Amino acid sequence: MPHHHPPAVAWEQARKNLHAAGLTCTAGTDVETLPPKAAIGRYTADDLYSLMDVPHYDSSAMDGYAVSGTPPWLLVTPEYPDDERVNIHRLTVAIEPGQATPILTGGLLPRGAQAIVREENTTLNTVGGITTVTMASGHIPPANGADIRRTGSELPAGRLLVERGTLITARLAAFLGMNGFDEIPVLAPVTARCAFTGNEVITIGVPEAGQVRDAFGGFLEATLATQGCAALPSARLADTGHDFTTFLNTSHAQVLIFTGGSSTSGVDMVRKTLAEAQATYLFESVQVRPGHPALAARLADGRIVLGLPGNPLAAYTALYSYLPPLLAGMRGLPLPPLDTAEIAQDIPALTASSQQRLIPALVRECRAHPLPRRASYMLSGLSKATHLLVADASGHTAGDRVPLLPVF
Ligand SMILES: Nc1nc2c(c(=O)[nH]1)N[C@H]1C(S)=C(S)[C@@H](COP(=O)(O)OP(=O)(O)OC[C@H]3O[C@@H](n4cnc5c(N)ncnc54)[C@H](O)[C@@H]3O)O[C@H]1N2
Ligand code: MOO
Repeated sequence: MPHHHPPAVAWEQARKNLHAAGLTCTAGTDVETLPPKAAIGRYTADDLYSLMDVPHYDSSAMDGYAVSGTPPWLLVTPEYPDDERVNIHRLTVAIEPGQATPILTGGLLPRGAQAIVREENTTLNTVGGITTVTMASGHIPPANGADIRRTGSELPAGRLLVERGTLITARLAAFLGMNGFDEIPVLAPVTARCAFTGNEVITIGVPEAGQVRDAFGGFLEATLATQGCAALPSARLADTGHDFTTFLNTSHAQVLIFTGGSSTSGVDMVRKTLAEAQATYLFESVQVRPGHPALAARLADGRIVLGLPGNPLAAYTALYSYLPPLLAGMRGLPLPPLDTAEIAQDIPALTASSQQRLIPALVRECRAHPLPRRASYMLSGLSKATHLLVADASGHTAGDRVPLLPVF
């Protein structure tokens, strides 16, 4: 079996190479316009500014009475319609010193109102058809402005709400919707197609000895969707050059991702096929554990190929390492910076290696706890991880600060 030792780049360099390659692709900057609910999961294509003051009118923060002057207050009420479905939030009557009028939370502040008094802090007295409102015993009258939500107190009109390139979560979409947005400019999803190799891989049932249940088909697509990609269903490939060539030739997605075939036995097939496709390597292997056999290449027509190792942990650590820089580049965004955290325990030095390590970790109370069961064929640790911590080959002592790579 021929042995290859493809040139290895540093992990951070591999990320930079993919980011730079992404910047040369323009497809990731295509813009669509979607209503807020449909925009969830997409990335904003523009900076978005508030269309109005937030809140956009003076209102009550509590159910009770809008009051003017000091108690007792004479109760004045608007003409309420005989229909419970009517919006009475905007039904007001102007008040003068010595008067109170009922108000609901969010109700338009009546002209002349100086404060809101909460319903539960009041007592009503009705004598001869005239109702007065006083403070209940033990409560003092409200200060001027009490429980009034002032126009613009959250944000003024024209304020930057969201920067271009922000992932639109349901809560962000709700915020934009509240601000009056009916249409949001979003980046078109980056199209992707995945394929997994491995004649020993089965996709249903409990695997027998010498078989392994697939860790990628369907799961990679779901993972890609969290990053604003539209992924076609995974293709299953036999470990043959023919299938790999077919995958490259029939996939029109902007990003092609395959798993397996990256070790010394499979790499010849991959290398030969990529050469036939006139691909240019962005990196051929990486100085990192796990995942050193990961590769990335650009095809002549601009599609990007990402080769993930077959070992499951190695494949996912490679995906988390290289997909975000590529997508950021394709969207014209900077390389995403990494957070850091103190590690909760010592990490011994690697013997005879200059490679960085990506270690599944649980970040709790601002400390990164390395998880056990993290060999490259294992998913136990990763399945519980919130991050990968990036450890130096020289090791660390507890309390050292290390970069954190998000998992998704
Ligand atoms: N002589 C050498 N052997 C290996 C080397 C090496 O440098 N020299 N590197 C090791 C490392 S590191 C990795 S990672 C793997 C990479 O192997 P491949 O990318 O070629 O993938 P396979 O050989 O097909 O599979 C490796 C491993 O992963 C399992 N696998 C594959 N596909 C799936 C799948 N869809 N779902 C679950 N598990 C899968 C497969 O059964 C193997 O156990 O090579 C090492 N060997
Ligand atoms: O990529 Mo391999 O162990 O480094 O799993």
